[in-house]
Amino acid sequence: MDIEKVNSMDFGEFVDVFGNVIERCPLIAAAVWSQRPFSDLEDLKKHFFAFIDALPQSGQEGILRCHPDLAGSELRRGTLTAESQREQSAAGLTSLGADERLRLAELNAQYRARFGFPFVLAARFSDRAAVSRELARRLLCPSAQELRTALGEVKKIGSLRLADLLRADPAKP
Ligand SMILES: NC(=O)N[C@H]1NC(=O)NC1=O
Repeated sequence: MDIEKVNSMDFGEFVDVFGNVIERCPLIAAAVWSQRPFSDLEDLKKHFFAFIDALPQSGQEGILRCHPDLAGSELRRGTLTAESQREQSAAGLTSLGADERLRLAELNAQYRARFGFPFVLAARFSDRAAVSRELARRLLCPSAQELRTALGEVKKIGSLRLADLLRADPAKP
């Protein structure tokens, strides 16, 4: 899909296509639509990220809370979004042994108890060993730093999703 196609989308189509660039936050795509026309992928990305940066801390934490745990209950129940399912699968999180799954569940719970939001990491840049390692490392970081790190991961996830969409063939449903 090229940028002309993006710029020609009406509101409903734009939110349908870009509504999950930021996991389960279609409101962000709805707001970004008002900023069209976009000059290119970078410009589109800039608008998504500017919206996140302009939110108060409560809104930024809200975005993090919209993310499912890595290798968590949603993966087991099969209720992940298609994007998240692909990303978690790419990192090998869909084929963990029981021990590894339990260890990640414990670390995820500790992280959530400490920071009040789930651990977020761009799974496509990672693998199962690195996910546990990063989780254990970031558990020890100061809260303000961790919020910044987690939002950086949200942006990495969004960048990859946007790049996928713009690369995608517009003829495909
Ligand atoms: N918790 C978390 O990081 N979830 C996300 N990461 C990712 O790459 N896809 C997700 O859904």
